[in-house]
Amino acid sequence: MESQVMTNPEDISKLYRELSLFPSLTRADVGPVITSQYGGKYSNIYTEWSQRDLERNENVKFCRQYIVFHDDKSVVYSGPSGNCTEIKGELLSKDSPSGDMKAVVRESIIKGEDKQFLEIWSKNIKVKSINLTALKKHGKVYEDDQFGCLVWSHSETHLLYVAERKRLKAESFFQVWSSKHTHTPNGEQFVFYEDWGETLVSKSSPVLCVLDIEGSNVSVLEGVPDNISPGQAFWAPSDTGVVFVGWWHEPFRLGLKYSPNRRSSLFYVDLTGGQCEQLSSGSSAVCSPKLSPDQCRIIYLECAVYGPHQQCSRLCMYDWYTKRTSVVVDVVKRPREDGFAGIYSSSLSPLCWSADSQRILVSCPQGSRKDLLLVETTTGSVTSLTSKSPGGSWSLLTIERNLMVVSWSSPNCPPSLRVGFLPLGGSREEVDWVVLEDSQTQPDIDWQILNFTPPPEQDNSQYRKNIHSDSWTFSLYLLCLSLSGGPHSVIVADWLLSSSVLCRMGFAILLVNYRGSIGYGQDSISSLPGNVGTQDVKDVQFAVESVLRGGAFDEQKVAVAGGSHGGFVACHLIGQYPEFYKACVARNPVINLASMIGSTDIPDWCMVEAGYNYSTDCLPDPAVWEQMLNKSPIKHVKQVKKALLSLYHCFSDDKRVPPKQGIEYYRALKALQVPVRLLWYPGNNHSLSKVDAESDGFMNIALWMTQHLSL
Ligand SMILES: CSCC[C@H](NC=O)C(=O)N[C@@H](CO)C(=O)O
Repeated sequence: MESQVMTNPEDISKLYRELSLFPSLTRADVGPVITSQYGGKYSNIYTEWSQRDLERNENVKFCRQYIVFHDDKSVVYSGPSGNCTEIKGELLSKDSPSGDMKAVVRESIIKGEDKQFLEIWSKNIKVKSINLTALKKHGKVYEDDQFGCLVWSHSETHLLYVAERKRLKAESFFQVWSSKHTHTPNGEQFVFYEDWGETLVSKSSPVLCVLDIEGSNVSVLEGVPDNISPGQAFWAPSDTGVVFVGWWHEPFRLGLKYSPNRRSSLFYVDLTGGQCEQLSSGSSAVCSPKLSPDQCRIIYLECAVYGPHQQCSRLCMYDWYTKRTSVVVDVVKRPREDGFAGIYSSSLSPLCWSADSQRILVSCPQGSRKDLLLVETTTGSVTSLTSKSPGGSWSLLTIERNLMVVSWSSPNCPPSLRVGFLPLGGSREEVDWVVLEDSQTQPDIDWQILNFTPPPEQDNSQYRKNIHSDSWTFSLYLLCLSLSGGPHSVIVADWLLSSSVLCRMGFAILLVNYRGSIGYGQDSISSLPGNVGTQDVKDVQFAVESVLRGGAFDEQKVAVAGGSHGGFVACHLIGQYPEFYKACVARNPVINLASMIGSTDIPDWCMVEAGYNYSTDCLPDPAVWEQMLNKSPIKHVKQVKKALLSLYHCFSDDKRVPPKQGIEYYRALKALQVPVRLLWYPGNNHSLSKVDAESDGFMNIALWMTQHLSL
């Protein structure tokens, strides 16, 4: 077979540049309803997008507004109102509930120093600009999705946000102070502060902060227990206090990213007395509480503490007035006959309630697609609003007065912006989606979802039925295998830059969700811990061999790529099937569970995936370490030399999979004289997602594949 794959670096970079232009949607807000002088009703829709800018080497954020005329049930007319505007320096922003004001937390460099301001805008005037840094009431404002928030009180007189607790300037043992100076005791200069791990490295002790807008006064809320770190806060009904999620941080903090399984609870702190009340059990992990429009109920997600890092969640509801909690949707072990496979999400969209405060919208993976699910809170019934729509992935950006704003994309179509009204309760009507911002289907990319059932000898007796690995493939010429990470995460059928460029280059790609991936029921997730390095590896090999049996691909030109746990599986594959793969790419791969447990921000992951329970007081045990080593790719590294295999690694300033993991494998391969190339992307975290790291990584991957598959 003659290769039809693009191999020239200039052509590849041109293609990458072309496809990297498509922006992704990050946020949407629906403004108040306005009645025009002719009686028509309309709302403005504010959207934020993110786009790679290869010249400036950054992800730029921009906004665009749209106008939607409607009759509260359907969209009558819609269109953009004005062009895009780049957003600079805004860490957080939020319109007031009436839409009359806007609050912005802005970062600005003044005389070489970072300063943070809280601005209040009204009409076309910036009415307040409060220098938070100069006030010194707290440290930096939290802008992350984990803890961060910026919330207007219902009365629109106060703002709530989360910031790092104030730390007094620490000095050396040898600093001499005047008696008036306030400072920490000398010698505190190098004291270690724990953080919350990957992507949250400067976050240690969050505090809840309130700005009284009229008096420009910032206060740090008292009453939060000392052993709790608060975040995801909002105003309680009638502004009597604040509701928040509190994470226990004793005896030490563990990484939170992709790990919603940390002990946490809902709390309420009263503003007048400073009394703090625990609203949920305290023996589970909770996140993403959202107050209903009638301010009577709080919906939130709950899962077990420890165990698999991402699991099927329970959707729970707390009634503010009866103080009773109910489980609206429970954990789903196996996908139901109607296709519902459970809720897999660690965050509900900022607004997710229907106008009647009876229904909730959740977008989450259901197998290999991301669907929009409608949950009736009184009955717990779940229906998919999108399962009958064309394949692809649906993400809810917001819903306000039943007007849903969503992003839709598929493997051959970049994200588009759509709006539609939620049908009234009890109605079986389909949603009539209106496209506000379209995107072009890309030529030469074809895709499909394939389902595989593992052969009987690879079945897992404890979780026997209905477990299968799904995958989707671009039907082209040469096979490049790409693996999901986690292991409890999933690849859904949405737009992915690297896959689309590889496809347009002429590769076929098989993206495999092995058993253990989320979106297929809790049993599938539970089947993997204790079996990593075998079940996941065999699932992938079974999927690829099944595809090769179709005869469309050259068996001598198969490469494998994966990141994190996907890198773990990729390195296992080249050790366990040394003749099969001709090239391998591993991004921040887990290489040795036993050597990683002491240095990752989520040591519990190593224990759980090796098949053990975790507790914070478990200490090293040689038998456990032996098992961890036995399940790791490093165990099979000697076989790698038998294959004409080339390897490529990337690594970085990563708290999750420390770079030393990659080095361990690199040294072993060097010793075995296996061709290996190691790339180092300083300043990046686990995802290697900075624009230069991502684009340089992609080019290296593409060229490595073409070179080592002899194309
Ligand atoms: C101790 S590292 C565990 C692997 C990691 N799991 C959770 O963070 C992983 O595979 N991450 C995936 C996303 O889930 C990735 O692509 O980085």
